[in-house]
Amino acid sequence: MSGTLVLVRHGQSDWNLKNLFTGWKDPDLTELGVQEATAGGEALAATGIKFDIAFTSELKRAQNTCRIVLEKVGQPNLETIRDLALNERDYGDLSGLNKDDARAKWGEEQVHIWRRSYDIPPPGGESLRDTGARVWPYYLTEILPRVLKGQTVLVAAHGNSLRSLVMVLDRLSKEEILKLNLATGVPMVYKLNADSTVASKEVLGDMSGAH
Ligand SMILES: O=C(O)[C@@H](CO)OP(=O)(O)O
Repeated sequence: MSGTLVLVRHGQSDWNLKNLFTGWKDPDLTELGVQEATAGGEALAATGIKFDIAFTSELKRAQNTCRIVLEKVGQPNLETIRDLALNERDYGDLSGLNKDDARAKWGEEQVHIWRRSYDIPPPGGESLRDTGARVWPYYLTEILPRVLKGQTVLVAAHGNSLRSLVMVLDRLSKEEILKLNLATGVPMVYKLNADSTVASKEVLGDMSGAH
């Protein structure tokens, strides 16, 4: 066995609360989002985990989640690398639109396909596959080598940038990924084997309410 990889989706953002497509827009956490990040950090602290390095995106909802988690595990000054590669999927023309208004305009099924399918992008935006095309190389070159060296690595990012990683780690099919939603602020703790497959996965919280 090698190291440990912890993935956590940012807590609720202002635009999650307002039910708007967000993508690369940069709203901050709501009060509930701060509480969710705090709870995730506390759940990790209870395991006694200590990180060697943290990664986050260029967007403040993920950066602030990362900061809160690191404070809770007692490592507020840990080296943290920010990279666009971990940003949320770009929602293109849907960014800033209300999700219910979009359903009314284009239909429930079309909007679900844009939100959750593997390879059908929203107009002007990225599909999950497009998102993976930047997340996966970044994971392979920057994150995985550290885990394989035995390090414990935190990645605080976004619903869809993390779905693309979970798809590979959990070996999910295109059909299975359609159904996967990650809960905000709930850490997923992966132990990896030396061949980079998953030895174990533990979810520290409740994923059932994920939207
Ligand atoms: O708006 C977004 O950028 C994402 C994540 O909140 O939404 P969705 O759940 O549609 O992927």
